[in-house]
Amino acid sequence: MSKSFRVTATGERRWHRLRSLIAPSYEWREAVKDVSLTIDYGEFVALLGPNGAGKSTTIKLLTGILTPTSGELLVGGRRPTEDRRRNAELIGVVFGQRTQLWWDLPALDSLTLLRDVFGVPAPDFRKRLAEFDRVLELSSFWRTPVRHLSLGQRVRCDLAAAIIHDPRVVFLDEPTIGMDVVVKEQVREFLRHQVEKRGRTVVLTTHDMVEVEKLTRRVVLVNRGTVVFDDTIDELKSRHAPPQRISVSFDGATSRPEIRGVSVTEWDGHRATFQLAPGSTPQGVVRELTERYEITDISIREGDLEELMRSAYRGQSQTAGTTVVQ
Ligand SMILES: Nc1ncnc2c1ncn2[C@@H]1O[C@H](COP(=O)(O)OP(=O)(O)OP(=O)(O)O)[C@@H](O)[C@H]1O
Repeated sequence: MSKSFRVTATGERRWHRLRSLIAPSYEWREAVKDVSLTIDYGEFVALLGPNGAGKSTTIKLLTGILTPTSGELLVGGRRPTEDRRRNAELIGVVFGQRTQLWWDLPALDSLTLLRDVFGVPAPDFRKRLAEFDRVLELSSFWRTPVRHLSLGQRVRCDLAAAIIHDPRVVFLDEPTIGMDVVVKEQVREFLRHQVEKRGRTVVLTTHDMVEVEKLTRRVVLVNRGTVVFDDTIDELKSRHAPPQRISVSFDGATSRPEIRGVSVTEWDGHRATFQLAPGSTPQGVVRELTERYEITDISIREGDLEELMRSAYRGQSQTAGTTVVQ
């Protein structure tokens, strides 16, 4: 599927910007380009990418908020824009940056209204509320009007509201934004339970790499609207593992050290950082360093996940087709 937005072309020069006020001209911005995915029930998928990559647009397409410019998508076998009522029963959605709760009402009232909208039986509603409260600790603030809640409290209520009708598929666009580490862990535990124990499908966008590593096996990377990677996190690591670095402190001042086949990325006369070539191991370099120099300290640093993602975002695109959540 693809999605383009018509935007006003303002141009670089002041004259162009002034002219666009009187006689606006338009151009098309491709937010999602030929994205093709199949997601099975029971999967936990992380949709990742840098700012403006097209993640939120993809979620909006999957939830039926937007219609594709071309191509097709099916969620549970149906086009989400066609049968809105059944689609709403099938899916739950959280946009961390924007609440879907009634702003002036306590969150509990929103939950009760949603219970009536979806016709959730009273015993089920009570059971779910108790479960949400146990994991997300909502009862201390769910009688407060939503506009007075902190961001983290509000997103927890949004999460409860999104799944109060027990949907099979849950789309979460940055759901843990604004949460402290303790609450984040509670939310992760809750989501893990929904997928592993209850067979729910979760598609999550986040910029939190720890979250990705803790929660999901499958990662889909988008960049400039195109899927550049779709596989497990382990595969991502093996394909895009950033180079290891070795930091060494020398005993006293020494000339710039040189080790065959290894580049020096930092050097201040006493301390050096060496970057290993991709795929090479540090043992040989450490042996050579210790044989040739007087060393007081040595440490080996793996490239972190953020670095890994940067490397992966530079990957290549894949094919077009139909996006399906079945
Ligand atoms: N309604 C819109 N009108 C015009 N352009 C839009 C609209 N919505 C999104 N875009 C553009 O589409 C591109 C993708 O935006 P999108 O919000 O999907 O990115 P994202 O990956 O979710 O980014 P972020 O991580 O910053 O939330 C961006 O260039 C954005 O400016």
